[in-house]
Amino acid sequence: MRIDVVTIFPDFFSVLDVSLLGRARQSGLVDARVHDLRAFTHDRHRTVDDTPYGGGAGMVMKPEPWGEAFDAVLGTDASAQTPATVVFPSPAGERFTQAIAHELAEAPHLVFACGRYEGIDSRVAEHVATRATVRELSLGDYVLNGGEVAVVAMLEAITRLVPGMVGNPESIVEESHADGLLEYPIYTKPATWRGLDVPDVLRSGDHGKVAAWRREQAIERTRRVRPDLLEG
Ligand SMILES: CN1CCCC[C@@H]1Cn1ccc2ccc(-c3n[nH]c(N)c3C#N)cc21
Repeated sequence: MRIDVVTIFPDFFSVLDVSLLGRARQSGLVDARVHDLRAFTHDRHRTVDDTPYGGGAGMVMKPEPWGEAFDAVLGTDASAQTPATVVFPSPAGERFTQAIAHELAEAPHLVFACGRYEGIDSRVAEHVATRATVRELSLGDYVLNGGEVAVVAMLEAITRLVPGMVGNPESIVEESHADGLLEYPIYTKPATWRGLDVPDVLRSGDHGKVAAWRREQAIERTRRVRPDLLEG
């Protein structure tokens, strides 16, 4: 899987060199590249923003640098069988979910466009949609100062689903949201800790009872914390 990230804060993504994603990069499972948007400017001040047409507070990211950045990262896709998927993080986007993470984990080429200021000139996504699949995605219902934090979270959620990324693939099957439910409670030794005991069923050795208890706990936790996940 090839991943390109375009941002005015490339250092934000030094995280790509540690933990799971770092190992994936080193193993060659993921070819992740970070691009500084200012590398696609040509003025002395390396300008990436300007005032909004129609007035209003703040600044808007200029289309020209983004156009050149996409020319660079999508250029080689012209002959690709599957067009790249370009993700624009945005508070106005479709909510990013585990299901979308699975979808994007199948994409051969992902590009993440990290906006800042008030956002990116709207013509950029319109133009990119003529040469790639565009997804405008939101990390959650709160406002961040830019797309970088969202992309780091999305990258972790997506790349951990790439075959070979996680040591024990079984652990992905049972985790929260994998089956539409929240995760059941988990325990390890000691059996009693500060007067609190591990549920007896988990120490019974009866795998059928353990599986039934875990399902029941997952449903109860989901009903209590995220009843919306049980609708429809
Ligand atoms: C604050 N400022 C004026 C109001 C509009 C947003 C803007 C800041 N900003 C610029 C680019 C950009 C991209 C994503 C997000 C974002 N916020 N919340 C999410 N769940 C996000 C995602 N994913 C925020 C961004």
